[in-house]
Amino acid sequence: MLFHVRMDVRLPHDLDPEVRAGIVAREKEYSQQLQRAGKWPHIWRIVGEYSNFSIFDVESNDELHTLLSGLPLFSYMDIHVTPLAKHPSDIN
Ligand SMILES: O=C(O)C[C@H]1C=CC(=O)O1
Repeated sequence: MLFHVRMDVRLPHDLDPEVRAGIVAREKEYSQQLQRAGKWPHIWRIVGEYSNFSIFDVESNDELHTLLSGLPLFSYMDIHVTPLAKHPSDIN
C-alpha cells in the first residue's frame, strides 16, 4: 500500500542545540534504514520549508502508524497522510 506523507517539523526554538542535533541524527539514521528496507522509497524536501513530501510503501495502516510513530522527530512534527490508489489512466 502506498501513502503520501507530508511532515512539517516544528522543533522548539529554545531546544538545547545538542539535544536537537542528537534527535536529527537519530532521525536521519532511522529514515535511511527504512529507505534501505524499501519502506520509504521517496523523500523530497519542500523548497523553503523544514518539511518533506514522502512516499511510504507498507503492508497496512497499522504498519505505517508504527513506522511514523517511531520517528525520533515524531513529537515535533505535524504529519498528514494521504492513502494512494492506482489511477485508472496510469499506463504502468
Ligand atoms: O528533515 C525532515 O524532513 C524530517 C525528517 C524526515 C527524515 C529525516 O531525516 O528528517
